[in-house]
Amino acid sequence: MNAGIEVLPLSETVKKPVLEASDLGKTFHLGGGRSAGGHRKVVAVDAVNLALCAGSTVALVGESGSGKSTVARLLAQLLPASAGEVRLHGEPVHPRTGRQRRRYVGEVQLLLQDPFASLNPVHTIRYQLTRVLRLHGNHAGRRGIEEQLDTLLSTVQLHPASQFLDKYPHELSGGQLQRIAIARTLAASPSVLLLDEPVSMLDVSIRLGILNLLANLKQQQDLAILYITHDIASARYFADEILVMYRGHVVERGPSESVTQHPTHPYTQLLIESAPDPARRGRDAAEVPGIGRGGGAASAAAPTGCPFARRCPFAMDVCFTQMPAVSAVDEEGHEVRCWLNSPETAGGPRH
Ligand SMILES: Nc1ncnc2c1ncn2[C@@H]1O[C@H](COP(=O)(O)OP(=O)(O)OP(=O)(O)O)[C@@H](O)[C@H]1O
Repeated sequence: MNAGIEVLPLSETVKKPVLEASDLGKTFHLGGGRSAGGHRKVVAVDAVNLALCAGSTVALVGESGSGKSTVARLLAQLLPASAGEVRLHGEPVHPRTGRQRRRYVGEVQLLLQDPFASLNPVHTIRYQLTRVLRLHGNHAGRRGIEEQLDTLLSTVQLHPASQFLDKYPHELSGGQLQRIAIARTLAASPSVLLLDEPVSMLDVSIRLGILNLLANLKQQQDLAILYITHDIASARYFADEILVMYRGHVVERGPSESVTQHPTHPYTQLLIESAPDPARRGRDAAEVPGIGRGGGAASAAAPTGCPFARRCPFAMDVCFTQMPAVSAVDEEGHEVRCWLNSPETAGGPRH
C-alpha cells in the first residue's frame, strides 16, 4: 500500500463521453431542374467521429463551409443525419418527439453566434429565462424562480440582476446579450454545450471575457463542450482537443498543444499561418497562399482522393486518386489524414 497516494480505480480515471458521434454524415440534396443539370448533392459532413467528455472542450476548427455548423446541428438533433450515430451517455439518440425530445434538448444545448437572433425581441429577459426554467421542469414558486434568475445572472456575471431582467434584448449590448444567451442555455441544466462561433460577432475587446466565462462554467458545472471556430489560435487557448475540418472531413485531430505546436496536415499548417499574429501585421487568411474565403466548402462532386489535394502545395499523384487513411503522429492521440504522413508514401515531395 502506498501511504498518502490515492489510487483511483480505472473507471474513475478514464472519463466516459457524455455525447459521442460515430461516422456521422450529412448529405444535402439540392433541387435543380433538368436545365440546371439535374439533381445535385453536397456532402457537408463525412464520417466524423468525436467524443465530448464532462469538464473538457473539443474544438472544431475550419474555414467557412467546412461543415462545422452542420455537425453542431446534427448533434443538437436539429437536422437528421444521413449516416452514423449519435449517443448520449452511451445510448443511441433517435429523432424524438414530445417529452423525450425536450429532455434531450435540455441536456444538449446549442449556443449560436448571434445573440440577437437567439433571443425573442418582443419579450423581456425575465420572461425568456423563466420560460426555459419552466419548460425544463422547474416547478418552483414565484420566489424560487426569482432566486434562480438571480443566480443565473450572477453566474454569467451580470450584476445586479434587477438591472437586466426587465429589459428587452434591443436594450442590451452584444456582450451582455451573449451572457444572457449563455444564462438561457444554463437554465435548461445542460450537461453538453455546443458553442457555434460564440464570440465571432462580438467586439474583439469583449471576446476574451466571454471565453473565460465559458471556461469557468466548464470547470464549475463539469460541462462537456464543443467549441466551433474558424480561429485556431482561440481553439488552442480554450480547448483540450482540436479537430481540424476540411470539406466535411476531419483531416487532423489531437491534443490542442500538439496540433498547434506540431501541425502535420498542410491545411492545419496554413490555418496556423493565417491566424492573426501581431508579428505578421496586416496579413490575413485571404493573403496566405492556398487559403481564401470559402475554400474549405464542401464540394458538389466529392473528389476521389484527398479533399485538400487541389490546394495542397505538396500534393503527389496518389493524393488525387485515393483518400489517405488516418495515421498516428505521436502516441498521445495526435492523428492526421494525409499521404505525407503515411508509412507508404512518407518521403514524398516535402521530405
Ligand atoms: N440546408 C442546407 N442545404 C444545402 N446545403 C447546405 C445546407 N446547410 C449547409 N449546407 C452546405 O454544407 C456545407 C457546410 O456548411 P456549414 O454551414 O456546416 O459550414 P461551416 O463550416 O459551419 O461554415 P460557416 O463557418 O460559414 O458557418 C456548405 O457547403 C454549405 O453550403
